[in-house]
Amino acid sequence: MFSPLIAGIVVLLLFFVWNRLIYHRTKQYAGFPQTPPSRIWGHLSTLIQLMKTSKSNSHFDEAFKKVYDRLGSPPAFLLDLRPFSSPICVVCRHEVAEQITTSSKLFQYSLPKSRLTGLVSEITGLTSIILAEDNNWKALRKQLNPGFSHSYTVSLVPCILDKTKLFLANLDHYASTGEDFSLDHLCTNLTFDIMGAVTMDTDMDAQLGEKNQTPIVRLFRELTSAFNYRNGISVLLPSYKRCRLVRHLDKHIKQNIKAKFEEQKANPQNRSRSVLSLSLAEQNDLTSEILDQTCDQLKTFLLAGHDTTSILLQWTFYELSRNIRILGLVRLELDELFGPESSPIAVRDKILENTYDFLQNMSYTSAVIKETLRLHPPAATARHSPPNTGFNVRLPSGQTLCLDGLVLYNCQSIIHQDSEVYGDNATEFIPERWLEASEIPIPPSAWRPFERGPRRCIGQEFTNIEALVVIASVIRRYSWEKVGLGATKCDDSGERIVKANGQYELQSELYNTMELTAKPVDGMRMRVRMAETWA
Ligand code: HEM
Repeated sequence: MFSPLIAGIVVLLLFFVWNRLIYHRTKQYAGFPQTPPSRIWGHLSTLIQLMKTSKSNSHFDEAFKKVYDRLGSPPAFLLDLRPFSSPICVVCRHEVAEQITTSSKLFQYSLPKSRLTGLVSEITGLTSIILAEDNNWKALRKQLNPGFSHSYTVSLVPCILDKTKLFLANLDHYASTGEDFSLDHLCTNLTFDIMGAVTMDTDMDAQLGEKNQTPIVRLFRELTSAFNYRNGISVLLPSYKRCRLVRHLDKHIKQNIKAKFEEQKANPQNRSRSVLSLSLAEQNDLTSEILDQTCDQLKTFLLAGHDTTSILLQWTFYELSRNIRILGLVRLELDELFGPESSPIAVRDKILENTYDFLQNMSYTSAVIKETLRLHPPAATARHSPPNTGFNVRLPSGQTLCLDGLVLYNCQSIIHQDSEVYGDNATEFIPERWLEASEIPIPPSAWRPFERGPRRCIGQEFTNIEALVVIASVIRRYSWEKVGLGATKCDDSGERIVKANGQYELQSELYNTMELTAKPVDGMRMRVRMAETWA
């Protein structure tokens, strides 16, 4: 007796679900540029197909670029990946990206972070500044800003130089053996040591070999590699292994916090402006809440500050290894600033003699860093426009798009290579485009590796100074040669082939893979020799 009724209800339900599906797939975001969606899978199958035609284990930006090309370079496009993620709007023009990250009437501190950013929370904890919103975020940023002021950042140069000594010692070792090595490994350990000193006033001993490193270094390394996309979809799922690693990490970091708290209580006048010191500055008691929050901030800064800068250094050394003309100009600039004497001690003394002048005068090297970050941005932002808020952006054509309910991904690797901004040579490595005499003015919002607006990276200036100091100390001392992926091609006589643009011809293209950041897929395998000109 009930079966016709139940059958009727089931049919009605199916009809309802089908109608919703049709609405979601074909009508809700019909105004967005997109590839034709499947009614069942949305754009998931298209994306999977494109990823299959991409290099194995490559960063998902590569598949996004293919959709962008297929759609004829739109300012933004839709990827409907429901039910696996909220639908994503991939932003491809700087004018649109800028509207997402600036303050607006609806969102005082720019659009909120997307839940995808929440993946990081497994490591950083939920009270991290990266995830905080509104007044919570504002209070944290205000508390920590003094640690990133210009004068304080410059005062950290001796510390950066100090950590660079071990980096040089490790490179000297490889230069003497001729072995190839992972530059990722060396750079990551260097930047970890620097971040340990800057955020926690602690020596992490990251460059002393695995046996001597503090457990914090090892735990971070294991954690970040657990997020590699070669682990497949499991990256998106909660993981017992990652929880266990985070518990251990918290234990070690909290020990440091407790020790620092006691030290500051005993000697309040000896406070530094490290993230740890600033976080404890106003505290009379170390409650478990303060301990947890401080631990979250420290994990955030260690994470945000070491991998990104390491990637920047790796790509810079790589670009210089394959651009002989540009390497020559960097060396010339350094010769002019420091004289031909390029021993580490001489460079160090010169930098310390007049740090301000040195930083200001490295304009060509600064352009190299800028160009490296343009072509190889290590990190990005994902924001979210909550449903029914009426958040609209204006496209360059004048048309408006309502972004409600979407995850917004500012795709830097597309934005940074827009030929309308960067010209026909947008994909080439040309630092000169950043120099004053450059002909084509580049709008500031078209370069956004640190993102822009109130939530832009707090460590931008620190990164720049860190990279300048390391490059100045290191680049003239060695000749660099990429090994394996991205190695240069030689002619029959064994000479490297130079192309018309001054770059060495390559055997294959080096590309990025995806962990929490975009990093060179092969760990940037390199070989170095002592440079002939080294005095
Ligand atoms: C090449 C180096 C770096 C790159 C490319 C980079 C990039 C970024 C990006 C894209 C964001 C997200 C901004 C947004 O969501 O709008 C960010 C945020 C952040 N970065 Fe960096 N970063 C770098 C180095 C650093 C360093 C050295 C530190 C610390 C010393 C740091 C600390 C942070 C923090 C704390 C945030 C969150 C800021 C907030 O929400 O107020 N970053 N960074």
